[in-house]
Formats: sequence, structure tokens, C-alpha cells
Amino acid sequence: MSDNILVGVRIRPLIPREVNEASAVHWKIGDGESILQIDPSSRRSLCSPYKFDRVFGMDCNNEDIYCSIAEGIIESALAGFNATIFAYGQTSSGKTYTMMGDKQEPGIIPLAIRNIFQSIENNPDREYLIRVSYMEIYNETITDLLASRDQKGKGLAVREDISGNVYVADLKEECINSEEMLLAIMKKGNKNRHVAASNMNDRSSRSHAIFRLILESRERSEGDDSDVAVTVSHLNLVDLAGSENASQTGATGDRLKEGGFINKSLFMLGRVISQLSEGEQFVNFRDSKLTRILQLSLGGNAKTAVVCTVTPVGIEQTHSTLRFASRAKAVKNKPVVNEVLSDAALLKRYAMEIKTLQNSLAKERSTDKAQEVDKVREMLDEKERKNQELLQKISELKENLVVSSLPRESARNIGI
Ligand SMILES: Nc1ncnc2c1ncn2[C@@H]1O[C@H](COP(=O)(O)OP(=O)(O)OP(=O)(O)O)[C@@H](O)[C@H]1O
Repeated sequence: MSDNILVGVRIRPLIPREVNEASAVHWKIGDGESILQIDPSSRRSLCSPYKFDRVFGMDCNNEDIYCSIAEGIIESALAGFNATIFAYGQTSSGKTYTMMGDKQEPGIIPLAIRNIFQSIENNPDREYLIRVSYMEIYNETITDLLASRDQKGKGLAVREDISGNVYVADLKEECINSEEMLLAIMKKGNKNRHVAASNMNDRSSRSHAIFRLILESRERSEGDDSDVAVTVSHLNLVDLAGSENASQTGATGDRLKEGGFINKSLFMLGRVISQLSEGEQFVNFRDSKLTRILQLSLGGNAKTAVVCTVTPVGIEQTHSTLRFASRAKAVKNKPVVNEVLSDAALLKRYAMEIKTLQNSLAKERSTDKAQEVDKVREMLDEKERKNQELLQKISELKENLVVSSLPRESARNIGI
């Protein structure tokens, strides 16, 4: 099975700054799948249309983008496929608005979180273990957005395990068991992200942010389930920093330096996409942290979607984004469901640990306590304390599992 990267293009409405400057609109949407440059006064076409899987006009909202581009990818991640959605575009084109949104209009990330917990609720026959990490690449340094200030060191290293999987060493992963908990973690990470004002955007992201969920799931069962396969998938939701032109953003000093890093890593991403779209044998994944971390999502074992955001007033930069989007459309991935039978899956290890603890508890309880009372009363107290600890540990492990509140299908069939 081979899947092309799904590509959507979104043109945002004019923002107040552009309205005040009486900026002209240079782009027109064709039929929901194409976009072309027009002359603002005559509205005559100035180029042949760029075609994509979907093109979203100024009146589309985040929910529209989510339903057409993201929902299928999120469902695939829940079914065990690695998946990635990223937003790409020039500064101020609406990437953060699309990925994160705001209170009135939640973006792809909060909508995905809601979708994931609704799907779990609708699927009572499986149990899930969900972990989250949140990192940013700022000036080519990886920072953990979930680490407290005193835990932040010099930056995290990208490593490769013996199977060739790329990972970020020492990145914090938190187990989460509710939508509210995950949203709170997302907000905490957002607060830690590098943001600054520029002439183009009052809150310009100065880093690439990768919000990653690791989803493990397996059939729920009562009996001996040690050989039940666990599916494990990585879902990356990525808000890239925007390409920028110093003469437009007015960047100087630190901002100029950041812009240099941003443009360079986006150039590397563009080159990787180009190489993949042309089927080249050698691909420069290792030339930037961003392409290294996203390696699997670009031409690998993953379902990937990209939302390319453009402004209605940009001309050269919009063409440049659309060329990137056209190349991305030609990239093929090879997604497969990742099933794990070994104890590499945390869910498997949890299940085994729960079972071992339950066995020890049963053993402890079967000891003839009456005899022991005669002998050493303190020993009994000690055993009781140990039992409580085991029970506590079992319930803590179980708390991390996310399951539907509905009865399992099998239980419903026999009327439980
Ligand atoms: N679809 C939209 N509808 C209304 N306003 C939007 C839309 N998209 C973006 N905006 C507004 O445009 C401005 C820039 O958006 P945003 O910060 O998301 O851009 P960005 O691409 O993430 O920029 P940067 O690369 O500088 O971080 C913000 O004020 C945002 O509220």
C-alpha cells in the first residue's frame, strides 16, 4: 500500500493590518481544488491554476479543514498507523490559527484531542494508553516544552535506536487519561513556546513545534491476554515557523538570527520534499533537526497531511508555498499498521505488571494469617501494608488506561 501525502491549501481572510493598508487580494479559488493568481482590478487570471486535494477559501473555518484533511488521519492513528499533520506557509499566513485556533474556533490540535477521546468512548472493546510529548526546535536546538524551567538543559539530542528509529533522547512523555488533562498539557506547552512580535505578525512563532501523541491500544479481555497484539502509533501535529523576509518583518538582532534559522530549516525541508517527490535515492534527512525528527512522516511508514497556508496579499511567497505544496503532493508514503507482540509496548508491560501484582496479591492473601497472628502480630501488619501497596500500585497503573464508559460489545451480547 502506498499513500500520497494529502495536501490542502488554505487562504486566510485579510487581517486588520492588511485592511488598514488597503491591500489588494491577488488570489482566487477555483472549484475547491485549485487556486490561481489574478489581477486585482480586472480579476483576470495571471497563471495556470495550482491543483490540490482541497483548497479552502476565506470563508472556511477550522472545523471545515479538520473534517476534510485531518479527521481521516486521526482515525488512522487510532487504528495503529503512524500519522503526521503539519502546517506550512509564510509568516502570518495562519499556521498557528489552523493548528491551534483560539477559544471561539479551536484548531486541528484541540479538535483532534476531542476526536480521539470520542472515538475511544465509541469503541468499548479496546483499551488505550496515551502518552504525550511536546517539543520545539528553536535556533536548531530541541527544547522540551513540557519540562519545568530548572529541568531545561542545553537542548535535547536526536538519536537512532538499533532498528533505525529516530527519537529525541530525554524528551518528557506524560501519560494522560482524559481530554481535559491533554488540553491542559497542550496549553502548558504553548505557554513555553518562543513567540515574538514582528511587522507581519503580533505573535509570530519563532520555532517549529511538534505535539506528539503515542497511542497504544489492544482488545480488552478478562482472561489470559499476554499474547494479544498491541498497536502502537505516533501522531505528530506540527506547527512550523513561517518563512520570512527580513525586509517585510523588520527583523533585527535576535529576531533576524531566528529568522535565519527558520528559513534555513524550511529550505532543508523543501529540499527533502523535492528529493522525495523526484524519487531520488539519497535524501538529506540528516541536514536539519526538523527533517530528521519528521523523517518517518516524509516518505516513510506514515499517513501524512499538510495544510499549506497562504495570505491573499502575498505574491511571490504564495507562489513559493504553492510550489512546495505541489511537490509535497507527489511524495508517496508506505503506511502500515504497527502491531507489537513483544513487551516493547508500554501497554503490554503495564498489563503484565498488573497481572504479576495481582498474582502476588492473591498469594499474600492465601497465607494462613491466623497462625501468624499467634506468632508475630507485627509480621501480619507488615503483610497488610504490603497488600495495600500492591492494591494501590494496581489501581495507579489502571488509572493510566483510557477506556470507554460504555459496556464492551461482548458483554452487551450476553446481556451484562
Ligand atoms: N482563517 C483565519 N481567519 C481569521 N484570522 C486569521 C485566520 N488565519 C490567520 N488569522 C490571523 O492572522 C494572523 C496571523 O496568523 P498566525 O499567527 O496563525 O500565522 P502564522 O502563519 O502562524 O505566523 P508565524 O509564522 O509568524 O508564526 C493572526 O492575527 C490570526 O488571528
